[in-house]
Amino acid sequence: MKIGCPKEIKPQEFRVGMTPNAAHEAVQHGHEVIIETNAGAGSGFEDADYVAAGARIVDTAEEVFATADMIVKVKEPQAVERKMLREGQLLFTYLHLAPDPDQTHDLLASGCTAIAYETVTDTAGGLPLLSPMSEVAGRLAPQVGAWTLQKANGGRGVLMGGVPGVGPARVVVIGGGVVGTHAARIAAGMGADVTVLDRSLNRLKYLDDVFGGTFKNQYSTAGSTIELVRQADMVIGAVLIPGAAAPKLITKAQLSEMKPGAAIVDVAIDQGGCFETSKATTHADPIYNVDGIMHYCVANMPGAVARTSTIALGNATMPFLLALADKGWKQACQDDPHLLNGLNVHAGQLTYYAVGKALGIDVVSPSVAVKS
Ligand SMILES: NC(=O)C1=CN([C@@H]2O[C@H](COP(=O)(O)OP(=O)(O)OC[C@H]3O[C@@H](n4cnc5c(N)ncnc54)[C@H](O)[C@@H]3O)[C@@H](O)[C@H]2O)C=CC1
Ligand SMILES: CC(=O)C(=O)O
Ligand SMILES: [Mg+2]
Repeated sequence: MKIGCPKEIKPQEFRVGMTPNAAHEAVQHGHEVIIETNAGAGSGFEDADYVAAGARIVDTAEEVFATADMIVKVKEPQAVERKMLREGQLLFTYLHLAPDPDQTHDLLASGCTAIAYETVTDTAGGLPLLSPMSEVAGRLAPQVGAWTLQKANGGRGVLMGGVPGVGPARVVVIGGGVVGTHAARIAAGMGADVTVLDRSLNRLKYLDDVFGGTFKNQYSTAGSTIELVRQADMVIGAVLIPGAAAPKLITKAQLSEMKPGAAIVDVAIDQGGCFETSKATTHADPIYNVDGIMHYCVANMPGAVARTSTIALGNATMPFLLALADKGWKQACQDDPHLLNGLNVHAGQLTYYAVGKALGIDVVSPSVAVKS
């Protein structure tokens, strides 16, 4: 199979879909790997590293898209990339379709087959291609939130750990999954007073067993959430209903109940965000103010630490990428129901129910699409 990897073009996105190690493995499996020049530069991988791995470097994204049977990326295809997708071509990347009707309609119109990293599952009930980036974004969240809290950035001017005689920042994390747990660990490590909210009692039991002495946890209801948010210096949004648009848990009216200059870090922004006032921002201009509350809503946070993120993502995607290339997507998905759960679009049809529900589009069962 011809596997193509273009340079990412989303603003300030420095990750790349394939590492030289992944390229090497694919070449060893008998595949041809085509990389756009400088695609890996932002993650510290030079063209020469890919050439040494057996890949071919081409000058433009157009050449990658025109040549490859499978496109491997990091971020959802941007409008100009969507125009280059064609019928029968396989796209393997993050998509986040539920909050993005334009992208969804373009992918359906292209006739391509699109497998979304964020909805591939595993036997433990996890999301193995989302979790490495959730680990990164979770660990980054208190770091960017602490910066947002600084007075010069519009924040309350509260130090995470406080100092002797002055108490620490109060941090509330909504959603205690991968992002939430990593965020809470780092915020607690910085000395903050941290509480995690979740709706899953099993998850709360796990958090209590493992991190009981490090941070607190509480069952998430509308009442418990606003009560904690009122007291918070920083609120981190980390909920997920897989594939679906994020539930809005704090309304615009409720911002007035928060402390002036408090910071919101809405990591769930890539699924639309869990605060009514959240809108996606970029690393170039990451924060904005609504009613005195500072919002940080970067949808590709891991791009800020591209080297760590590219390697972590590549470790997770490689076995799936090799299965898709070795067997073709239909056989690979028939052999692995967890990979089939990644199928979002095939030949003009939507194949993921939560996306169909969010966007009001009819859905064809992935198990039917894979046999069509
Ligand atoms: N902005 C960025 O750069 C990145 C964003 N993300 C996003 O972060 C979000 C969280 O991802 P993960 O932690 O991997 O998901 P996860 O599935 O591990 O955790 C989500 C948690 O939210 C909980 N939850 C659901 N509804 C809730 C509610 N109403 N109240 C409280 N808890 C609730 C679930 O029980 C679960 O424990 C996703 O939207 C993901 O796409 C992930 C990586 C990077
Ligand atoms: C998960 C995701 O969308 C990201 O890492 O950018
Ligand atoms: Mg994202």
